[in-house]
Formats: sequence, structure tokens, C-alpha cells
Amino acid sequence: MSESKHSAANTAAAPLTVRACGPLSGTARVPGDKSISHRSVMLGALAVGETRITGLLEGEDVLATAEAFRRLGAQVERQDSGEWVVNGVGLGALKEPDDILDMGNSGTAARLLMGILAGQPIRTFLTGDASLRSRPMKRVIDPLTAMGARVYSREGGRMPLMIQGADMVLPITYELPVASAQVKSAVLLAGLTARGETAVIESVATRDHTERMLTHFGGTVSREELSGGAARIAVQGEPELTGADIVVPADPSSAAFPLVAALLVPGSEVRLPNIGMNPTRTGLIQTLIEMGGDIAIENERVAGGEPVADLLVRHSSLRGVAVPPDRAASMIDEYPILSVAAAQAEGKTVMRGVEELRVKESDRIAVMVAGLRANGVAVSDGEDWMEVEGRPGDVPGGATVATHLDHRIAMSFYVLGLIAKKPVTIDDEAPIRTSFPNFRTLMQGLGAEA
Ligand SMILES: O=C(O)C1=C[C@@H](OP(=O)(O)O)[C@@H](O)[C@H](O)C1
Ligand SMILES: C=C(OP(=O)(O)O)C(=O)O
Repeated sequence: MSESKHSAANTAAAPLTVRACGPLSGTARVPGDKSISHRSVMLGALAVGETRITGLLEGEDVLATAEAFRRLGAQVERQDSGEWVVNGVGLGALKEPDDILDMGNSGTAARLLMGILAGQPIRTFLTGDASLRSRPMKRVIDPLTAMGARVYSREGGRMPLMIQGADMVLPITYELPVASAQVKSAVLLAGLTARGETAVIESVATRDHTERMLTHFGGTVSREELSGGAARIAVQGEPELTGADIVVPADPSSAAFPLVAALLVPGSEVRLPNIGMNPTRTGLIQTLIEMGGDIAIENERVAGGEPVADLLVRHSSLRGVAVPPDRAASMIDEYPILSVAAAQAEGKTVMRGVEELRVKESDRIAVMVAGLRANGVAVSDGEDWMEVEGRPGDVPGGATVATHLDHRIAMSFYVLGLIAKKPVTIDDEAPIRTSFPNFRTLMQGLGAEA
């Protein structure tokens, strides 16, 4: 993974060294939820009429989605007020782009777009950066092919790829082979242009933002609980989707970084307003509370169809825990920062059932293990697990970490630097812009120095 889209764009990697700091304090206004932001642009583009989005995440991943849908014929504009307005083309009316679409670093953008394109009678070419081109797409190619799309990819189902949408999409019932909201969403979005009902069966609950937002735009989505925690989610084809107003909550996966920093840095007290509290996303908060984290959940309310709350986080002495494997889906992007918290927790933290971490922007198990070990933390791993032996107040630090085009790795080691005895260097901070463009300004506002 030596190549980077930043070096390809002639921008040198931007190393960053982070040192221990005094107490963090103040209010951290975290940007909009990435999953919800992608979906609001996508469904806005498929709906008839105007969609107004408040709080859209202006990170590179979502900007890639916005640009792709412009090239597919929708109007996607930022207003001076900061609101985004999407004027959709209606279902099945996207136009064939005249060039390859570059989805950058974003798995969500690529896989959900493939679901949508499976139901459009056009041919589209997709690519991404070195990280995205190494990620598995077969997981969406298989069900979309069963629904009538044709996809030609590189060996092993990798991008670049070409997708030719089906003239007549076949409704299917698809049992997810991996717990993935991206695969679920791709199938449900393809099902929008099918005649009849398309269903997905998931054995554990994955984030349900697609289902909630489809309902908000006038679609018909049902969820039936099956035995053992499984569920069958079905969408009715050919709905009339109408433009809608969306209010995007702050992203709990981004909030995780200042939140864990506040728990770890002695004397800290940080307020995080308006954080998305969708139960399919709150596994990290539950885990940190079990570890002894002082996290007060205040003002719980519903905004724009999603539960939100304000969080008040104070420095805490943490102890290691075993995270149950069936919680993985609800905190899948939070394991890197959890393993940093675990380095500062008394005893062992065990994370099992986390094999999906190996196919994210980087192999997050391998990259976290390498970075923690280099910084003096005792850690071990296997194909689907990772263990960290914590030593409160005794994280040596002092090493440089390779981030492999992975924003969550970069932000996790930034937080490690805040508590380590010697400074921690991340080799490239640029990937942070994919999901949290104002991360450093926000952390500096709380008292961090880097
Ligand atoms: O649907 C989504 O918005 C996402 C689903 C998850 O991926 P998987 O579906 O691959 O688990 C998550 O890791 C990603 O950051 C966002
Ligand atoms: C895995 C992630 O995103 P994506 O799959 O969209 O690249 C993430 O944001 O941690």
C-alpha cells in the first residue's frame, strides 16, 4: 500500500507529531454523520423534487458521492448558508456519465452507488484510490448480478470496474454472508427499481440509516424480526420518492476520537452536543461505560428521524473488558480507537469477531497491532481477534506509525500521542479529511497542541 492518492495528486504525505497535553475542556462540535450524509445525497438524487440537507459532512468521502451524482445528472449544490440542496432526477433516470467516476477512499460511496447503478439502464466505470481499489467488491457484485446487473471487475472483484445496469431488475431475497450495512443497502437500493419486493436477511443488526431514510422519502420498507436476533428487511419496488428535508446528526464514529481523548487525558471534561445515538451505532459508548468511562447521556431526543443526545465526558480510570462479538456491527469503525483506550485501561481488553476490520480502508487489525507495538503497547492478534494488555499512565510512545490511507488509524494514533510518554508521529494526516476535515482544529480548541 505504498501508493497514495495524495502522492498521485502530487501532494507529499503530511506527517504529524503529537505530544502529551494538559486537560482537554470545552465543547466539541463534531461534523455530520458520514453514513447519513452519503445516503441523503443519493436518495435526494433518486427522488423527484428538492432535498435540503442541513449539517452534511463536507469530508472527501461525501464530496466524492456529491460529484458522482452530479456526473449522473442530479443537481447537488452547496448554498452560502452551508445547507446543501439536491434536485433529483427520479428513479431510473440517471444519465450515463461520460467519464470514469472516482469514489476516492470511500467504500460506502462505491458500494451503495453500485446498488443504485444496478437498477439504471446505463453503463458506468468506477475507480478509487489505492485503498479502495484493494477492497472486496464481490460482496456486492454477487447479489447485484443475481438481480440482473452485469459487472466486469479486476481479478478478485476489485475496482476499477464497469457496471451495466439491468433493463429489468429482478427482486431477490438475499441472506447477507457478512454483517455489512453497505451490502444490505446496495441490495435494497437496487430493489427500488425492481417490480415487487426485494428482501435482505441479516443475522445481526447493522446500521439502518438506509431503511430510515427511504421511509422518510416516501418509500415502503418493512422489518420482520426472525429468531436468534436475525431480521428480514424488505423494500417495495418502484416507490414514488419525493425530495425531503434532512437534518444530519453529528457522527458518533467521529465523536469517538475527542470522546476517548477526554476519557484518557487526566483532568479532562468535554461536552459533545447532538451526537447520533442510533442503537446500531452505539456499541463503543456501551463498551466504554462498561470499562468505567464517565459518559453522561443527556437531552435524548429524535431529530430528522434519528435519535440524538448530548454527551458529557470526564476523565476516568478504565479497566479492560471482553467485548462481545455480537456487538461488533454496532461499533465496527470504533475498534481502532477502542484499542487506544484499552492501552490505558487496567488489564486485558479482548475484541473478538472482528474479521471485517481486515477489509476496511486498511487491515485495521494488522495496522493497529503494528502501531501499538511500535509504541510499546503489549498486543496480540489472530485472524478475527485482537487483545490489548493495558498499562494506565504507562504508554511509552516514541514511534512513527504508518496510516495506510486510513483516517481512523491516523486519528487513533493522534489520541495515543496525547497520553504517551514520548511523542507519537503519524506518517500522513491527509486521510483524516475523508471523514473529519476539522479534526485538528477541534482538538486544538479542546487544548491539544498538534
Ligand atoms: O453503511 C455504511 O455507511 C457503513 C457501513 C460499515 O461498513 P460495512 O458495511 O462494510 O460493514 C462501516 O464500516 C462504514 O464506515 C460505513
Ligand atoms: C470503513 C469506513 O468507511 P468506508 O467503508 O465507507 O470506506 C470508515 O469510515 O471507517
